[in-house]
Amino acid sequence: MVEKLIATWGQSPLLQVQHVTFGYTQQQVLLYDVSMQVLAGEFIGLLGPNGSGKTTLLRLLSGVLTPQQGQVLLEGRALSQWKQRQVARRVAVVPQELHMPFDFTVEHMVSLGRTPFISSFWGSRQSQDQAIIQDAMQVTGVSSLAGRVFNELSGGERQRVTIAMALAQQPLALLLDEPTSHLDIKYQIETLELVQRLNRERGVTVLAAMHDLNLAARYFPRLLLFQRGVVADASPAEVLEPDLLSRVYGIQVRVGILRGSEHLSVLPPTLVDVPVTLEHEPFPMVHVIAGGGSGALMMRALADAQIPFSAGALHIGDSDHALALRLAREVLTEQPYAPISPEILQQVHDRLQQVSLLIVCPTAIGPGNLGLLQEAVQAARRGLAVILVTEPSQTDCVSDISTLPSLSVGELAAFKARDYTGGLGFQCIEALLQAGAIVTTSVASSLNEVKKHVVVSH
Ligand SMILES: Nc1ncnc2c1ncn2[C@@H]1O[C@H](COP(=O)(O)OP(=O)(O)OP(=O)(O)O)[C@@H](O)[C@H]1O
Repeated sequence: MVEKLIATWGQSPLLQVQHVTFGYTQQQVLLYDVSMQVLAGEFIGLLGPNGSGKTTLLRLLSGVLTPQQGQVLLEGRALSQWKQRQVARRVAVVPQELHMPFDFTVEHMVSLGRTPFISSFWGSRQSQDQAIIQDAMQVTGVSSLAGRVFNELSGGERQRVTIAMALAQQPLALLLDEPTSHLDIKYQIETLELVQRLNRERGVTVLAAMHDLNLAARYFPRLLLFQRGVVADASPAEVLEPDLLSRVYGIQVRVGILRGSEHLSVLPPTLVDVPVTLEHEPFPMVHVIAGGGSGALMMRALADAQIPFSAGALHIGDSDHALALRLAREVLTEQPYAPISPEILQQVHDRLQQVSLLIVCPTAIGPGNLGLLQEAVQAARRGLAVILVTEPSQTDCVSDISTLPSLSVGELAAFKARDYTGGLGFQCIEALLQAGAIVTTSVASSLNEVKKHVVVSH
């Protein structure tokens, strides 16, 4: 890993996704503020549950889709500034499945990969093109199928022809969308070995969406775990972490190295060696309300102190949501931009009845998350202990400090500055204080308060 970092040090990215927001409709945001990058020569596995946006990310990277906000850069230049043909000469996509409306032969199919290089629709192929087509068929092992009809091939054969077609584009990067789905184990391995060879021997950069976590662990030194945003981006050992997988995929798994193997394996739990399941673990006694990065330090401090906690509701795409998926025992999740729905508020309500402490981090309060504070007020009035974490400000232009004599002018100003609800949010803060909430101004003092309420087990 260190060698890899040194090797890629200072290398400019081949592909960059910068703060990209995208939805198939204006009303429904699918990806929110996503950033990631791919260096030339990398071999990356893209993981994520069904519907997590993997294909959408690949389509954005290849320019088939355009971000609503943010940008995708190819070799440092926005995709919007490249001609489609120029992009196709650098980035080739291998789709999940390719259905051809005509009975094209394999050779014809592979030759279609040269289209971006032919100067006009009527342009003829040069002998150089023919050599590239033959080479693409040879390296993917489909030369013997050259005269066969593509639609009549087996799934594995079709997959290799599709890769040959992409290779005929002579791309710098191959974006593969689940290249092993629908294939038996032999073809799965053959396909990944082929793609690995192309990466190692020809320097083709590879980003492949994968469902099989074991194959991903075996082949890819870098894994991107995606759930409508990047949840984790690291080596298999760091990404294939049981708690993280259970939060993202909603499954319990065991991860370890099988005897005689050199890579991690992800297995379902067995009856004999049942890992500690969430049901058996102590229920988190602390709940965190955060958002916009306001909970990052607090959640890390709780995790470091091994205090289990739940968090939310947090929006997909919010950095606190991504962090909570890693650190919290349970995360109540809301769609990007959407106001917290009544169903999710009910879950927050239920959670606050079960915990013994609520931590409210200094998040901005808007109409969308006001309901969370209202739930907090109800819970505080029922007797739940609440810690209000604040960042004191230097401003002291607050006229009504007298209603809350225990707070400093700076603390009051900080609460008011975060209220975008015309005062309703601040009323909740007042109600929380009147119900006995404690105000803390540092993570250390918050943690001390937390330890008074929960038993810390090590
Ligand atoms: N053309 C489209 N129009 C509207 N919604 C779409 C379109 N394509 C995908 N979606 C929706 O966007 C979401 C993400 O889809 P996407 O195909 O990117 O996910 P994925 O991670 O590749 O899923 P899978 O692993 O099942 O292939 C899904 O809810 C899907 O229904």
